[in-house]
Amino acid sequence: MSFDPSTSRLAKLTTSLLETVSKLEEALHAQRFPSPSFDEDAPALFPKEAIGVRDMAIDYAAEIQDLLQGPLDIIYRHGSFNNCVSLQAISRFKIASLVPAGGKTTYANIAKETGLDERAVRRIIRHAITMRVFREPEPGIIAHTQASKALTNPIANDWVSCGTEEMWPASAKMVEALEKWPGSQEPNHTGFALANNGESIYQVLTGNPERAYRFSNNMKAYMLMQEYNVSHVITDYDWGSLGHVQLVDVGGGAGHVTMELAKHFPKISVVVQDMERMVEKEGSRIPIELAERFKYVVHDMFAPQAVQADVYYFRWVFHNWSDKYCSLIIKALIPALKPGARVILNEACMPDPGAIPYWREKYLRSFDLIMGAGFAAHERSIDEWKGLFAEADPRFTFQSVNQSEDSALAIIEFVWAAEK
Ligand SMILES: C[S@@+](CC[C@H](N)C(=O)[O-])C[C@H]1O[C@@H](n2cnc3c(N)ncnc32)[C@H](O)[C@@H]1O
Repeated sequence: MSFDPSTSRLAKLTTSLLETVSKLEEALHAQRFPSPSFDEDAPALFPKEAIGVRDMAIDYAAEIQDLLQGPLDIIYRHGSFNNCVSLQAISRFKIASLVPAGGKTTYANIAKETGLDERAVRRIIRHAITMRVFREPEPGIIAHTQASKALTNPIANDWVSCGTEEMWPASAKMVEALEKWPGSQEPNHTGFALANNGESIYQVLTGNPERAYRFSNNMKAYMLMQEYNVSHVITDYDWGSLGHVQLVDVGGGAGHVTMELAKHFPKISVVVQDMERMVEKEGSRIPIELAERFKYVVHDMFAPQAVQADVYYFRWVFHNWSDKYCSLIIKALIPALKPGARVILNEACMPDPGAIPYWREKYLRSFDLIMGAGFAAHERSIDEWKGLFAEADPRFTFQSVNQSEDSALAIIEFVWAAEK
């Protein structure tokens, strides 16, 4: 049988990949952006103009790789449980910071600094190198790649640490939790609780300031990624059209997102509400130019809302609560709501299977599993968001949903109607 390129998926993908990569390079060149590399100084974010073709190139290349591997190879590669071993060691011992920027070190030096056995250091880093974290330009010499250099930022290192020290053990117990407590909506019925002597993540973080601080850095680290960058919050909603407004950032954590919003929109005043430990830490870090318009207040979002505002903004707050608790958080707003008040969520909207680039869908579905393992919660589709608010109170009217191509989170708006 002779080879017929018109019936070969591999040949079609390769042709599409070639065409797409040349469009990508043109788009990058037009933006004076370098061709992608692993170089430690390579830019981390892509220009928006190149996102669509980049998504296509990623999906074509990934499908080619999957097609060329056998079924168990695919499962082994995507299973990736080993990846957490090397990443855990790298983040726990802050190994990225032991390699000088633009310079080199040795396995022996890293062993000396960390107190680990040199052979252990070598096997850990050589595994990480297969994920493009560090490189070995000559035997025994370690230098940075773009990814290892990123981990010299303590916030990014805490993000890896939170993933490998908190979420990985929780994920390893998720199936056990699903068997033990089928359908439970309780945060202490989770893989996380099974890995933490029965305590929910909320109990653990409340009782352990160091872990709470790391978790808060983990949330900040997402801002370093294109898909979660604060620029989407600024551009994906017409904040300017609101005029002078009071905005409450409920469960705002470090307030890092609405602080950017306040910087861009001088008519927006912000109150960040969170638990005491967060507010104590962040309250003193308000830049002087925002002193009049930005403050942190302790507030339990399950208690009746105390601030009458124009906008209640929730970023990544509901996705880690089950429907039962989300409903309580929504109902707690009602005593403060005036007609026309807006509730604006910044959350993922789960797509129909196959509706978005494959690699983006994989990110979202991974997040959904993390929400299950850590919190007995889940990511929601737009219909589920609408259903959640309608069930909490029919006076919430769905208004709009917006999401830019390179954002993982949508901006979903509900408006409070006095009567219905
Ligand atoms: C997933 S984080 C999101 C933080 C921030 N909005 C962001 O996008 O980075 C959830 C936040 O909810 C806060 N939180 C949890 N329970 C709370 C409660 N009962 N009252 C107020 N805030 C709470 C946590 O401290 C944390 O800052």
